Amino acid sequence: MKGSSAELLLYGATVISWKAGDSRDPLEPRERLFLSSKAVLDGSKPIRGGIPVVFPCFGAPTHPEHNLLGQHGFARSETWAWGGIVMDNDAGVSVRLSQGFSIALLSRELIPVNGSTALEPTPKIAAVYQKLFRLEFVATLSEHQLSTDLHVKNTSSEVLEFQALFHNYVRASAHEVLIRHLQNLEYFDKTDSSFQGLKTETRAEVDVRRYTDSVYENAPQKYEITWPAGGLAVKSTRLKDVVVWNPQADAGSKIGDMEEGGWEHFVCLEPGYVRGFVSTQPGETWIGQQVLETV
Ligand SMILES: O=P(O)(O)OC[C@H]1O[C@H](O)[C@H](O)[C@@H](O)[C@@H]1O
Repeated sequence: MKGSSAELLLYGATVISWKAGDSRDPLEPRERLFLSSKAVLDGSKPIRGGIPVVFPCFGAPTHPEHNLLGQHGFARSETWAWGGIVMDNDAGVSVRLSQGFSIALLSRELIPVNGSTALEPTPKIAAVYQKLFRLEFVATLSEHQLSTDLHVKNTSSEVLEFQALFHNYVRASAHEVLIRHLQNLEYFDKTDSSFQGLKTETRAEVDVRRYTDSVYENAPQKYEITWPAGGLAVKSTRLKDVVVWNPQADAGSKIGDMEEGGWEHFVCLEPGYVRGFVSTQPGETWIGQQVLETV
């Protein structure tokens, strides 16, 4: 894999590092994700950086079944179970995590990405969320790509409704970054509390030089992030929406685990299904995928 690597925590199934080369410098793997130097890695709170997994609600809960949940749900703050290596060959290496049981003491377990992980209701989850489900998270690393897949199986006898999102923190120069393929989309502007409707994106290239928190609906699931020193392509499957977030100093300085000036070093372009809910029938498995690729 010419030196590409990734690190995945069982806590939250959170990828915290992805190093890969690109077309300018194929033999020089570089870190592609931002991780705050103040991120708390002892399992007491979600990780500030990398790729936290958002499930079953995005932001504050809006579904009656999610009323007792915190912002972005519980998947990012539970310990997942190691599920083994799915694939390991010249093309890439793939691992699975699942959530199966509750562990009170969480440590910074670093796992070389060559295996997989899952999550099922635990007493702690059941106290705030009565639905039955099984989650699996599969990370796949190849030379220039990192894919993350969330499998949601409805293990109950009733309909299961949820939201899901990959909250990536792409390492990039926030003052220079431009995002393509959002033009003409409708979006909900979370920074503008005076306007509750949808706005229409007029820009061919979206920047994040100002505090940005935009939820684009029914997006093309293929985006490009570019800045003078690099670029990344982001693709998704079954994640029809995409969130662009950079808090800048306005909101970033109020985030306890954000390093000073950290907002200058990332942009979040988060594929998700977050406007409305995915609806699954008993026994059905839904799979949402994000693919990040260096260019
Ligand atoms: O601070 P967190 O709970 O990790 O959320 C961080 C951010 O996540 C998403 O990008 C939301 O759109 C933002 O509104 C939120 O501030």
